[in-house]
Amino acid sequence: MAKTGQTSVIAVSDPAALAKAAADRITARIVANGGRVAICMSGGSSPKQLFELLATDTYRSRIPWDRVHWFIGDERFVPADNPLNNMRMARQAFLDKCAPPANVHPILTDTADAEEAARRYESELKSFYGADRLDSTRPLFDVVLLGVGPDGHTASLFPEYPAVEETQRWVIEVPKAHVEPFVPRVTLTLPTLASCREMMFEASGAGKRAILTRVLDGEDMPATRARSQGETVWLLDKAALPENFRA
Ligand SMILES: O=C(O)[C@H](O)[C@@H](O)[C@H](O)[C@H](O)COP(=O)(O)O
Repeated sequence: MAKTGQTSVIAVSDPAALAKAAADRITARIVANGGRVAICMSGGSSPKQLFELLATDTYRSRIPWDRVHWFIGDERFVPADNPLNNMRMARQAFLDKCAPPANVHPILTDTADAEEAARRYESELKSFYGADRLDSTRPLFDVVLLGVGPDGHTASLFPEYPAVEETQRWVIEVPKAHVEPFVPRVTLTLPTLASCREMMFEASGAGKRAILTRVLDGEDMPATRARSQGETVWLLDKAALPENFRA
């Protein structure tokens, strides 16, 4: 179990076990928080099995849906009904079945451009948080769920991109992604993602092993810089686990 402020790696057997481990940790965090809960979800394909699990009777009955608010760590600047839209996948997998609509906070992409979408989401986060500055003693999120891309990006923070260095803005636009899908993005910045009780990376499959080896060796890239002010946990399945973590 990770200690506060440290990173730990938890290895499980396969993607199904990974989804269960993530669902159990998220549910535990939600139940432990007796009040309003904020979960920031990752985009991409990795969390799909986890999201679908949250809609099953086991988790659906354990989660106090009226107290939980769902945010997204980054969004592709495409319409809400576009298959590339990250929040669309979460809505279809579980949010539309389980969460009160007012508790679902998408990055709105019906704005003039990605910069306007970023400004609006930053304003929504500040309003939800109740302040314009993040206080390290009062995290914005209970859980931040993240993935890792083949180049070491996380959310839409790509290596060498200015957005990685941003420390003042909570949400920022990325004019053009250099990995699929090549569309403008809107992403939370590292300080905003760090404002959480637990940051949980979820990665599975042999295709992730190479980049995970570099990240967990500490090579400087966005996925390495992303760190919770609380616990940071890497949830991996055996296929993704780097050699030097294998017993
Ligand atoms: O919008 C996105 O694409 C995600 O936020 C991105 O950071 C994703 O988490 C990684 O690229 C891993 O993607 P997979 O889970 O599909 O491997």
